[in-house]
Amino acid sequence: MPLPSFFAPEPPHRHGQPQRTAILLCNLGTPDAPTAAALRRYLGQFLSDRRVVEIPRIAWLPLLHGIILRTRPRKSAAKYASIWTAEGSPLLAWTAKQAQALGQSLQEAGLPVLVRHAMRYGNPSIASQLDALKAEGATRILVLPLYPQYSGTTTASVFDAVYAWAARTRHVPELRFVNHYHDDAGYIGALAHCIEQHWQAHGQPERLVLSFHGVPERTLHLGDPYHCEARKTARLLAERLGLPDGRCLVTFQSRFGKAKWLEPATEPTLIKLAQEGVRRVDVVCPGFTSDCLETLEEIDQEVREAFLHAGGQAFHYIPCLNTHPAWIDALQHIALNHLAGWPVQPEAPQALAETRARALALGAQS
Ligand SMILES: C=CC1=C(C)c2cc3[nH]c(cc4nc(cc5[nH]c(cc1n2)c(C)c5CCC(=O)O)C(CCC(=O)O)=C4C)c(C)c3C=C
Ligand SMILES: [Fe+2]
Ligand SMILES: [Fe+2]
Repeated sequence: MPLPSFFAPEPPHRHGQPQRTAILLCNLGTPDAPTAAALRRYLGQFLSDRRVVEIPRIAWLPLLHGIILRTRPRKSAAKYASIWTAEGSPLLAWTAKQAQALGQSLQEAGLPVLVRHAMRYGNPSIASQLDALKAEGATRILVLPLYPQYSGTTTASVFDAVYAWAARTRHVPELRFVNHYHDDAGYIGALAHCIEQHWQAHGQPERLVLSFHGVPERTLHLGDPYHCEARKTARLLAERLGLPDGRCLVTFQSRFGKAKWLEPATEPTLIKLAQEGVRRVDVVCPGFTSDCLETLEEIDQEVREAFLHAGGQAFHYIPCLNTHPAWIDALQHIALNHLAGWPVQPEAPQALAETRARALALGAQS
């Protein structure tokens, strides 16, 4: 009698086939539709992740299932409906376009690397995209989370999903992981480029606010590097833009629950600025590489309204990196640096030097 297998069956073996390198761009995830039912599924998966909510299960699960999943889905669905597009959720649409643009840019550099995107919660799932990459012959996979700053709540959770997939896979490809790129020159240059392009058209504001997604303050004391990395990104960006102290502020948005989160919080800070007589602010969200609910609804709708209501005169939201060419170049450079030693093509070192030069030149132009 054959022994039962704990592992999924493999397609006919490919021994002797050439090595194939792939990149999996991973983002947080989004509901399948802006409806309460889709939100319940998405939030149920998201908020059950121990990386995201670190409260003991015995206290958290009754609260999650008894209250939060009965009330929040309807409210969040209305917010998602206000930003939904013909292409669906902006987060998913931008992430898919980033993967497409990166794949094309690598092709043009003579590097035939497979590039796909996946979502930590919802679809397309990390497991389904890893299966798809394997089916396409990928033998080496670079996992690249679209979070520039490392956090246990986001980056490590993506890694958990990859490990869980590997734990039930027989023939595991070689895997590599990008932890962070909060201080990468190409990333900082691409952000500076977007901001300066905005200023060329609209002039400079009295204050530039850099709003990052928040996390519970406790995670900082437990050793999560997110807060430090966000502050370093902000320092490098302000230096790169030549902004003097006081012109550029760091805030944290999207507070969830009753615990203390990182401060200062975005909305109260903007209200205070308006009350102090600041007339124009520009807000940019460097921790989000794609526009999404948190930027388009929370910042560009809610926070805008709060600032103007408190007496502010002009509120400019500067969009995320999305598919800006300087960002795709920076992303390619980050990926190629991590692919070193996985020779995709003999000309890889040359392509690496070229993308580095292009990313730095694009950043320096502005
Ligand atoms: C419950 C705690 C949460 C933590 C901790 C958290 C960290 C965190 N999140 C992002 C990026 C995104 N979050 C998004 C939405 C979102 N975030 C939370 C909660 C926590 N996030 C919730 C409940 C939601 C869903 C929306 C809602 O009901 O309010 C998104 C947008 C997704 C979209 O579909 O557009 C992103 C992106 C980071 C970077 C982060 C820690 C650093
Ligand atoms: Fe979040
Ligand atoms: Fe939010």
